[in-house]
Amino acid sequence: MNKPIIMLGNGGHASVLTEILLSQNRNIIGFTAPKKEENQFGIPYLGNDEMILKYDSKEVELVLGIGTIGVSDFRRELFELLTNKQYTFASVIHPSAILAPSVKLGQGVQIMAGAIIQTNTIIDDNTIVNTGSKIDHDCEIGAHVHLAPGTTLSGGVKIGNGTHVGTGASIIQNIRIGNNCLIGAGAVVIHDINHGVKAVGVPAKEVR
Ligand SMILES: CC(=O)SCCNC(=O)CCNC(=O)[C@H](O)C(C)(C)COP(=O)(O)OP(=O)(O)OC[C@H]1O[C@@H](n2cnc3c(N)ncnc32)[C@H](O)[C@@H]1OP(=O)(O)O
Repeated sequence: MNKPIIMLGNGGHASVLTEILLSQNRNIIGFTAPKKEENQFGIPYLGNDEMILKYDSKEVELVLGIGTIGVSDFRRELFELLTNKQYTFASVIHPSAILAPSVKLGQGVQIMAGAIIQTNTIIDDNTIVNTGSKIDHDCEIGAHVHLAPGTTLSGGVKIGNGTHVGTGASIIQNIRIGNNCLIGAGAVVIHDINHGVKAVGVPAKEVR
């Protein structure tokens, strides 16, 4: 039996997730935001994130509807704060996404329309696989990662926690990218990238 959902956030990322959940007949009881706003789907405003604590953690599931455009601690901090209080984040998977049966997903993973995830890939908690991204076989994607729309990961790629891979970036086979890296939109990564590095271009090179 699916539990009712509280959506955290009310921006574009939350809207995409809301449409997926509504198409799956999930009950979204409300959304949180710093101040009262209208919601295009008529979902009620509950209050700020602290309002979540008024709900029994066993009775609801959460969906983290706040997107990122680069490296940000915010999604990780909110996820950890609430999972430490025993709340559970629902994974959201668009029906058009294709996942090999052997794929393993952590908690609260979000997989958008048209994504393809191949055999033996592992994706850790709270990671976003955005629209049309392709992850080939045997990849290991850490927690709190954002693969922005249209990214391509070849086989055996490893990506550390908190890393952002920008729109349309491509990564060749067996590359390792560290934690909290920022890979620019359209980059082509052909060498390993150390923790905390920003890299852009074709081929991707470190920039300050
Ligand atoms: C559904 C959604 O919308 S999800 C959101 C998806 N969005 C993304 O993935 C965004 C990814 N972000 C980017 O690619 C950004 O351009 C970044 C993070 C790499 C750089 O941003 P900033 O640090 O603000 O750099 P800024 O824009 O000031 O540019 C600095 C220099 O880098 C260059 N540069 C910036 N981005 C790139 C890029 N992707 N590839 C090549 N060069 C780049 C700029 O041309 C500029 O060069 P210059 O100094 O010679 O003029």
